[in-house]
Order: sequence, then C-alpha cells, then structure tokens
Amino acid sequence: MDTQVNLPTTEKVKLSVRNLNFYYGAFHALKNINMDLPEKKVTAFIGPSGCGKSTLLRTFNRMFELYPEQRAEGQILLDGQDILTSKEDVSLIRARVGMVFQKPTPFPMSIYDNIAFGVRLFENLSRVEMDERVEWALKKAALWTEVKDKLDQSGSGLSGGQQQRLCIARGIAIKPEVLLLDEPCSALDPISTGKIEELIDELKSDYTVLIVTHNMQQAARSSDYTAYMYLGDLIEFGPTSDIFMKPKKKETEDYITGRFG
Ligand SMILES: Nc1ncnc2c1ncn2[C@@H]1O[C@H](COP(=O)(O)OP(=O)(O)OP(=O)(O)O)[C@@H](O)[C@H]1O
Repeated sequence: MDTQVNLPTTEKVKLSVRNLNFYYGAFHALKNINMDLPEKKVTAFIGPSGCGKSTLLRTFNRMFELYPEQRAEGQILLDGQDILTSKEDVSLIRARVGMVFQKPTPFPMSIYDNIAFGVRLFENLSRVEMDERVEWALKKAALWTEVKDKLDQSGSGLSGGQQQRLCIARGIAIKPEVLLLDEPCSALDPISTGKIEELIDELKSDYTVLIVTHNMQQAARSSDYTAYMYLGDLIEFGPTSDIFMKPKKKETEDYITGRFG
C-alpha cells in the first residue's frame, strides 16, 4: 500500500523511508512503506500484534543484519544518506541510531560501566569527562538520584524500571541522533512507565524518537506523530491528534476505537 505522507513544511525530515520492503525468508513482512519522519519529534508506531512495527523499527539501524535470512529492499535515508546501502561501518550507524529493547538488558557489569562501555567505543574521554558523561546520561534518564551512591554496583541489581532507565541512559550516553524505543514500558509498572513517558517528552528536545507501543494512551500522550500499521502495510500516518481524533481511514478509526477484529 502506498501511504505517503508529506510532513508539514515546518518539520525537518530526519529519516525518509522509500519503497521499503522487508522479508523474513519468503515471508513479506513490510510492504512498500513510504514515510518521512520528523526531526526532534516523537513518532509512535501502533497496530495489532504482528503488523510489522518492530520489524520496521529494526530496519532503522540495520539490526536485522545479524540474521542472514532477513532482508530489506528500498531506501532508508538518514539526513539524505541511504543507510541500507551505506558502506559505513554498521556500528557507526548504530551510534547515530540508538535502540532500547522491550526487556531491560543491562550488561553484566557495574552501573557506571554499563554507560561508559558504549561511549568508550566511539570517544576517547578522560576519566573526569567520562564521569561527567555518566552523570549527564543518568540525570537525563531520571535515574541519577537513585544510583549516584552505588555506581560501582551491578546494573542487574536494579529494579526492572530502574534497569530500563539505565538502558535508556546507556542509549543516550553515546549521543545518538535518533533513539528507537521498542515497547520500552511493556515490562514496567505504572510509576516507572510514567517516569519513562516524562523522559521521552524531554528527550525530544535533543533527539528524534521513534517508539513502538501497544498502549494507545501512551501513543496519544507521548507522541507528536503516529503511524498505524496493519499486516505489513502502513495504513495511515499523521499528527497524533489527527490519527486519534479524526483518522482519514476507516481501518484506523476501527482500531483506535477498539472495533478492530
Ligand atoms: N524472526 C522472524 N522470522 C520469521 N517471521 C518473523 C520473525 N520476526 C517476526 N516475524 C513475522 O513478521 C511479522 C511482523 O512481526 P513484528 O514483530 O514486526 O510485528 P509487531 O507489530 O512488532 O508485533 P508485536 O506487537 O506482537 O510485537 C509477523 O507476522 C511475525 O510473525
């Protein structure tokens, strides 16, 4: 399906998806997706289970390349450069496009090193500069006050919500331009979810944020733009208020109002 949406001219385009098709072996999981994603805004991807939200998110930093039977065709332009055909080292693309997964995945190391590890791969900071960066990332992720006295303790000793904020701190510590969040709150309680939503709102002043969520209220609360997907098609994409208040397509309206299925 060709749902191509031109963003309002006030928006700067960060990522352009052009004729994107994705295959798991013979299975056609994304069908000719075209969309422009705005810089320094939050875009939510919604749709029923299996519609391709995570698959699309994982193309934005070539995460699928870890699996030989998975293949993307088309273009994904990051500031005009096609990341699918780029000869650039994929780790450099992942430094520009960071990702936080559904389940918190702290590395088996200290809270401090969880953050410093990725930074060391890309930057040569002095100890003082690294201390500042770790503090900066933990403050941005609203975790600093809870962990500042135990930075040398293991990240896996934190609660689930704290671990997820640690993973977000780790993601932003390398200062990516785009942050991909794949259902970041699905394993969290409402209080931790509230903290992450506040954080997402703050992050968009510096980053382009793309979030997959099953939670419609979360999409409505946290995002500026929303994309509704179904069976590998992008059905509708636009400002979140339009998608929720006056969707153009009946399929979107049925899903939003719970009449889906
Ligand atoms: N590794 C894989 N191998 C084969 N098919 C896969 C694989 N991963 C996903 N798929 C299929 O691709 C389609 C899209 O899956 P995807 O995980 O992107 O959907 P989703 O919208 O994120 O779903 P959910 O909301 O349940 O996480 C589904 O039909 C799924 O079964």
